[in-house]
Amino acid sequence: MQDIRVKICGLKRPEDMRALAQAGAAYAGLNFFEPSPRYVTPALARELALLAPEGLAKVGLLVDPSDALLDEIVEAVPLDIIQLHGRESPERVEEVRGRYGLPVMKAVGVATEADLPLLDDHGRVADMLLVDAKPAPGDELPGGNGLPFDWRLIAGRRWPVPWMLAGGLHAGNVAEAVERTGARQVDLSSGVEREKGVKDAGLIRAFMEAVAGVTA
Ligand SMILES: O=C(O)c1ccccc1NCC(=O)[C@H](O)[C@H](O)COP(=O)(O)O
Repeated sequence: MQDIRVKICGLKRPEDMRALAQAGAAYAGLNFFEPSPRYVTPALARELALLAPEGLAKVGLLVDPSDALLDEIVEAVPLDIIQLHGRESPERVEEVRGRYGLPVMKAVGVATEADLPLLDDHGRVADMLLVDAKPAPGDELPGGNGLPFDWRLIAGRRWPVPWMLAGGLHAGNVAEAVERTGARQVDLSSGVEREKGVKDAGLIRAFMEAVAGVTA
C-alpha cells in the first residue's frame, strides 16, 4: 500500500520547514492571504522555500488573487504548486494554469451534498483538488478553521485528479478520516499548531506518526 502523503499548511518559520522535512511531509504550504495569522510575505516565503529539500513540494496558497499578486509571488518564490482557496471559477483555474505553467490545486469547501458538484466541475480542469471543510457562518477565514466536515458526504466519491482531504484533521482523528473517505493525501494546519499560526514540531511528529500507523 502506498504511503499517505501529508501537506502541512501555513509555515512561517525556518524551524517549521525543518520539522516538516524531518518528519517526512510531502507538501509545505505557504500562505499569501494577508488577513490570515499564517500569512507570509513573498520575501519570507522565498527564504522558507529555499530551505525545502528535494521532494518537499512548496505550495503557494492564495485567495481570489489578481494576476498582479500572482505575478509577484511566482516571480519571487520558487513554488511547485499554486493552491487557489477562494471562489475561483473553473475558467479562472484554467487561466492560472496557462499563465504560470504550474500545477493548480483548487480547494472546495464542503458542508452539504449541494457542495459536491463544484468538486466535479473543478476536477475537470484543476491538477489536484483539496476537499476542505466549508467555513461556518462567523468564521473569519476561508480555510484553516480547524473544523472537520461530515466525511460521509464524500465516502466512495472519486475525481479524475489526485485529491487531498482537509478540515480539522489532527493526530487523534486522521486514521478515522482516512478510513471513512479513502483519502491518500491529507492536509492540515490547526491540528499541528500550539496556538493559531504557530506550528509545533512535537505535534507535527505526532501527526506523521499517526499517519504512518494508518493501514487503510
Ligand atoms: O490557514 C489559513 O489561514 C487559510 C486562510 C485562508 C484560506 C485558506 C487557509 N488555509 C487553507 C489550508 O490549506 C488549510 O490547511 C486547510 O483549510 C485545513 O485547515 P485546518 O482545518 O486548520 O487543518
